[in-house]
Amino acid sequence: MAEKAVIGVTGLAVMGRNLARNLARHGHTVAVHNRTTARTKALVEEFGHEGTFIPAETAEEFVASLERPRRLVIMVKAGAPTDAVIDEFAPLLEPGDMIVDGGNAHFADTRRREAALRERGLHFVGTGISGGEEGALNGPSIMPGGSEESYQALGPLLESIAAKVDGTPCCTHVGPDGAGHFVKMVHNGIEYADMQLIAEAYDLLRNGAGMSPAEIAEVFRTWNAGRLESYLIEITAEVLAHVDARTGKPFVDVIADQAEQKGTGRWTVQTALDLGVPVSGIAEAVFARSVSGHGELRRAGRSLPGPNRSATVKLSPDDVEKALYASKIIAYAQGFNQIQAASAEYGWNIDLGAMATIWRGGCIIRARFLDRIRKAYDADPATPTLLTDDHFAQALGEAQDAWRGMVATATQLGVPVPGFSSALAYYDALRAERLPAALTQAQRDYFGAHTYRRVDVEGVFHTRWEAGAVEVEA
Ligand SMILES: NC(=O)C1=CN([C@@H]2O[C@H](COP(=O)(O)OP(=O)(O)OC[C@H]3O[C@@H](n4cnc5c(N)ncnc54)[C@H](OP(=O)(O)O)[C@@H]3O)[C@@H](O)[C@H]2O)C=CC1
Ligand SMILES: O=C(CO)[C@H](O)[C@H](O)COP(=O)(O)O
Repeated sequence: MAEKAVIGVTGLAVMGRNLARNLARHGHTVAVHNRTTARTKALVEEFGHEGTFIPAETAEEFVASLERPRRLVIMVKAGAPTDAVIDEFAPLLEPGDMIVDGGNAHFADTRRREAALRERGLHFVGTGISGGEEGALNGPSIMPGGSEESYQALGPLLESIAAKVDGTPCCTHVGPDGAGHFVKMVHNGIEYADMQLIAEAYDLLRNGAGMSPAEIAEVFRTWNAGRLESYLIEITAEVLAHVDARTGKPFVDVIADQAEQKGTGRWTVQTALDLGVPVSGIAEAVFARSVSGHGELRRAGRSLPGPNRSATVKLSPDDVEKALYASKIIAYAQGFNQIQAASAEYGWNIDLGAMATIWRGGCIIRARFLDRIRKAYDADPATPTLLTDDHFAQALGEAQDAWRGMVATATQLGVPVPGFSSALAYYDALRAERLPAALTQAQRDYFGAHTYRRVDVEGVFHTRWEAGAVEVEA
């Protein structure tokens, strides 16, 4: 009898191809398939020596080459292409078989697909995979949702190819139905916030302190040896040190300053709005990309007057580091709160400490810092905010003078720091004994009889402003 594959991958662009190679390199026999068969052939021709691949030209051949229960991984474009692939394969599968969607699907689509396929006896496992092309090959962070039962059959395979930190795989069962894709979405939202904060730190050093990209690269290298150690800081140092071969200019200066986005950051913010969770850091990052991309708007605004400022100011990289670290704590705390809220809303029972654990390696936001987050959730799994954890509260307290100074300096210089300043505003809002929301409530009651609660008496009240401001119980 012909050898069967333990798992199959359909969709062999950068992610699927490298995931299939990673599986094969770990000794798993992998069936491979792609809509355009040239990609399948190229994979086997180029990398066939890395392990055992079973190439398939048709969906029927692909399904027939898988051992039962079948494990079929889809790595295609999110949205309609994913539905098209599911529609093509699901009729060929049998009860107990598993479809793993490793693309960046919207979690609501995953919930819909999971429910529909469950009715047909199939497991649909929406799985976040992070790490890009390199991670897919050498060890990504993997965030599978779906049923417990499917994780029993898939977990060991996925854990074998995931990144490992201190011997622990960066893969765990996140929770049922769309939980895996939700967590991946928030991972990407945090990725946006982290990148924006790094960009602001760079901007302050460049346009505030007047440092060159090469000098800033050195600053980032130093930071990467400390508490900010992370993949994003590491690659920033490399990018800033790079010189464009064509022009001899710093590479960062020859790139158009218009940041693009595929949508996961925007989804994170849209979902947070629906859940009522303030993720201001992620929102500012999405809007900052949006502003950068509005060429016409920016051209129109370029003639607006700026502050009277000297060309540069004395600005300490240590203080920028403090502002960056403090703002980063806020962004991550907000993202974890969003996962916490969704877990409660959808009954996912997500272990937040486990999410920090599987993000320590393999993914784009991998960082030393995540170990601290894991410890914070180990100490208090239900904490309403990471900010009050001893380590983070102390770090924020120690950073705050520099952080406030940095936001003030940036404002005076006219350097936009929406990430730093919104993070500080969030911090101050949480600290505040009283918020001006009381006034907002009074206004709402005035113009729309929307009612309010009082600080001293139970109940809901309305003031009849038109009748001599007499208060009545609503
Ligand atoms: N690139 C990255 O760094 C990351 C990507 N992801 C996600 O992983 C998934 C795969 O990403 P990536 O490898 O970059 O590939 P792409 O997102 O560029 O998708 C290309 C693949 O999708 C297939 N495809 C597109 N439309 C259809 C269709 N209608 N029917 C069948 N197959 C179709 C293509 O087949 P064909 O060759 O025939 O055109 C090809 O295999 C995406 O969902 C992406 O968001 C997740 C993490 C990181
Ligand atoms: O999923 C990823 C990492 O985990 C991708 O890198 C991410 O999709 C990039 O997003 P964008 O193109 O919107 O910046």
